[in-house]
Amino acid sequence: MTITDIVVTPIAFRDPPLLNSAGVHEPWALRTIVEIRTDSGIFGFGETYGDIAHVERLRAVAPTLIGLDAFAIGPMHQRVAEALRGQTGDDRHGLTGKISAPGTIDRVYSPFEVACLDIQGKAVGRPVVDLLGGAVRDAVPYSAYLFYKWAGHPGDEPDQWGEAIDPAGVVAEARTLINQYGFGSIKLKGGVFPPEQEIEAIRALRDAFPNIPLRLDPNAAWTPESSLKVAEALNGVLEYLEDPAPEIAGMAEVAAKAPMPLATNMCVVSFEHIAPAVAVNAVQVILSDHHYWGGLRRSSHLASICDTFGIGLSMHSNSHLGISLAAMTHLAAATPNLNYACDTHYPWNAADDLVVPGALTFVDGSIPVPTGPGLGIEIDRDILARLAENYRTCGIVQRDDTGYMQRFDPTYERKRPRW
Ligand SMILES: O=C([O-])C(=O)C[C@H](O)[C@@H](O)C(=O)[O-]
Ligand SMILES: [Mg+2]
Repeated sequence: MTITDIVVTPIAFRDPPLLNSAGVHEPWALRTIVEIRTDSGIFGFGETYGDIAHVERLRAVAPTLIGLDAFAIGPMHQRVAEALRGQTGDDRHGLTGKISAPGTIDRVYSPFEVACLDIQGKAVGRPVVDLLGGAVRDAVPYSAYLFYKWAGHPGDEPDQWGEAIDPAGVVAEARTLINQYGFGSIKLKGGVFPPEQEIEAIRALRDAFPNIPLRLDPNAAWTPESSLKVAEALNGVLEYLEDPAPEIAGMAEVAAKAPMPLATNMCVVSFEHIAPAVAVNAVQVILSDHHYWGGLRRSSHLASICDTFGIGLSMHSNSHLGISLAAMTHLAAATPNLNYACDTHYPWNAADDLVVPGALTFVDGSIPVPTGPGLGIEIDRDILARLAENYRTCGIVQRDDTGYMQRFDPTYERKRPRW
């Protein structure tokens, strides 16, 4: 099962004007598809970020993995570390926290690991979930991931989702997503409007959906003082409050008094952040994400650590397509202590997916775990070629939510905290 060839293909697909604390999503989201081929004829796929610096790292590392056995993912992690020699990536869009040298290795390694697990599963005729210890659930629940958004990209016709810039718009968006996908929990991306307005939006969601768990995530847009005001105002309403304030110290200050658990995908994003966060009880829920926690197996290690320290586990998402969704689903299905519905951006980008329809279908807000060998999905190579052509022509090589916002509002500044 020797690796003979690795193809790294950056792609671009359409993305609506979704608002967050750093600005607004550009018309194109970037990802990279990694395909690993072996001498046995079996091939596998992984999906990861598409920003140019990351693509360059993937391209630099890929040749060093040729000749490895597709089952040798431990040595593969070492080879990635050697090839990167202490390089550190950066979080240009500012929504996933500080990236360290070990975190950079995990990010680069992740799609290669997923592709190898896809290959291993195909080789032994078992789904990836079985390689991770077997399914503890047959289907993985996802949450409706709400964003404030503009009606359409400036200059374009309104998109199918319409405008959501107030509580009524947010509730309407939730209804659209829930009617279409059957989601049983809701996350609102906040940090866009003053906290009082976002509290009103959450209250409107609570009135409209009395029994559905709710979360709010302002991506560290608030001071600890503002965070505590919101936390008090939403006492009994939120299942968790995600990244209200910046850094481990800010989160610990809020966590000491907040009535609900605090979750993060910003201040604990790599293994070396866990001990300092545990020492000050900064977070009660960690959002795992195999794209930056070093693939599926290392995300299982994260789950064990969370279990040991009594920390809850949920799952984070960026804009992504079906290879990621399949990997997320296998991982979550094999993770007993992942007790929250996972985040996914998938509905916002599903129209451009390169996975052949069928294997990843939402049923009552959950994805039944694919049962075919490996990731259990098939890639439409014509769509992959079209998305690769989009990347070549779209003019974006680096996500920049702030710069895009400033084209329409030159006074816009990225501030953290803002309120
Ligand atoms: O939970 C989160 O913080 C995210 O999903 C970060 C993402 O980058 C999201 O805010 C986005 O894409 O606007
Ligand atoms: Mg978050």
